[in-house]
Amino acid sequence: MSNLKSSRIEGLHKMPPEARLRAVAQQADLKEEYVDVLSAAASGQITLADRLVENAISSMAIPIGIATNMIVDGQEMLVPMATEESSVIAAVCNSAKRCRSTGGFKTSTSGPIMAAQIQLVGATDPENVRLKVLERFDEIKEICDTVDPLLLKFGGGFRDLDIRVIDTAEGPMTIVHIIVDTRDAMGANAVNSMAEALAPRLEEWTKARSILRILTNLADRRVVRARAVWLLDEIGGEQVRDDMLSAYYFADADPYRAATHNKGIMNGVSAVVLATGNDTRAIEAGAHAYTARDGWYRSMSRWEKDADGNLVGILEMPMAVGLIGGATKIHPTAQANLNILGVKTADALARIIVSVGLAQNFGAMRALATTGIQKGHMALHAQNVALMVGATGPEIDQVANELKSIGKVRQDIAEEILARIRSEK
Ligand SMILES: CC(C)(COP(=O)([O-])OP(=O)([O-])OC[C@H]1O[C@@H](n2cnc3c(N)ncnc32)[C@H](O)[C@@H]1OP(=O)([O-])[O-])[C@@H](O)C(=O)NCCC(=O)NCCSC(=O)C[C@@](C)(O)CC(=O)[O-]
Ligand SMILES: NC(=O)C1=CN([C@@H]2O[C@H](COP(=O)(O)OP(=O)(O)OC[C@H]3O[C@@H](n4cnc5c(N)ncnc54)[C@H](OP(=O)(O)O)[C@@H]3O)[C@@H](O)[C@H]2O)C=CC1
Repeated sequence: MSNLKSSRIEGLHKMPPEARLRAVAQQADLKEEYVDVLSAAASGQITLADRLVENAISSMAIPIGIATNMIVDGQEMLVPMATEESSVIAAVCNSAKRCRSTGGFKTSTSGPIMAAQIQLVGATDPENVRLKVLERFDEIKEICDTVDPLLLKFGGGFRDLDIRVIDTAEGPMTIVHIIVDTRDAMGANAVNSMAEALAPRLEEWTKARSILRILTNLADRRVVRARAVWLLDEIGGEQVRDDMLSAYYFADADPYRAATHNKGIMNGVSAVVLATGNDTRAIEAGAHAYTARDGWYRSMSRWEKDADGNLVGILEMPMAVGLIGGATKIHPTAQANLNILGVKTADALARIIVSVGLAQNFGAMRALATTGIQKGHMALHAQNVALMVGATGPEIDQVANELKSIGKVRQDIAEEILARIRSEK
């Protein structure tokens, strides 16, 4: 248990970040070396951190690596990925290289369409409420479009209504979905503002009471599909292909396996989402909810073999990312990464992200169906283990190489190797 006496630090949010760090250090009885670590990590980033989040005391650097070999819709791409996990980026490089001969990744999208929900309760006639709202379509469109004239100028705005009566433990509720084209924005703020502006009018028209007014992260009208074909030679032959297909059928049938299979896909997806300053939680929530839309949790991807026996991979998922709002525009690292990608629209970014997710899935499945994940993953993880046991400078490579050569990437063995290296000096 920590020695913290109280978690109440009065006025913490009003202090400048340096004073905040001091106050936290004092309250948490933090050693000076950790204060120095947090202080150094904040270097050059603290003003931005203080603008982005509340009670900021420091920043945390996540490595950015580049996925090479990607071709998306005929376009060569270098993709920045922000992740702390070794072998994730190598896997994408490897998988993308293996489908270059068939043209890489081909994509399609359903457009940048988001929805906000308005919950209407307390009516004895929820179906009647539904119809009353639908009759006001034109007025609703006007109210929503008035909220965000800039969005309208860029070709976005209100598009449609979808109204559902759902059964709940509290009885039926009428749920109004306003469907909005949010163009190059993720769109949370636009649709939330529209929902809040509309709710009082809905109450007036229906006599029901509105409670929640918020976007849904199950962005099932903003899906992106990516597909790619891997030739038998690039996979390692028929047996590997069939074992990869078997791995897919396993994931599609078993939620225990699907959770890990899909985590692998999200390794790639979340890394590009984070690198571009987008909201990883929004994408993750949407991806998992979409996967379970038929009532059970299954594989996010689909795999099959084509008439020539090649392996075909397909990934379809909601991809509500933007280039305008959130941290995308104000985080200089996100801006630099977007410049490496060279994308000009949120749509183009979304297509790349889903392609990376598919590449990631291929890499993990191929490794799992052949040598097992540990060989590639642990070889790259060996450096982390060397660092973990305190290796510095040239010791890091020495320890990592020895761990790889004996094929056991373990902390206890790394400690022994490091002790031996130091005793030999
Ligand atoms: C690790 C590899 C790529 C080795 O794979 P390999 O075939 O031994 O690699 P290689 O040395 O023959 O090199 C082939 C290509 O891979 C790339 N490559 C190779 N090494 C690097 C590197 N260091 N840095 C950057 N790129 C690298 C690179 O493109 C290279 O071509 P080149 O450019 O040299 O002409 C392979 O074993 C692999 O893809 N493994 C899967 C790794 C993985 O999925 N990691 C995620 C972490 S585990 C997890 O969280 C998810 C999981 C697995 O549980 C999901 C699931 O269960 O489904
Ligand atoms: N459940 C969730 O996922 C939630 C997420 N969030 C957060 O919301 C943030 C994203 O919000 P978002 O609404 O995208 O960002 P912003 O509101 O910051 O930016 C979007 C706005 O930018 C303006 N704009 C300028 N150029 C364009 C263009 N080409 N295309 C579209 N809009 C343009 C629009 O009008 P105007 O300037 O007039 O507004 C638009 O509404 C993320 O940080 C996310 O974490 C917030 C709440 C809930």
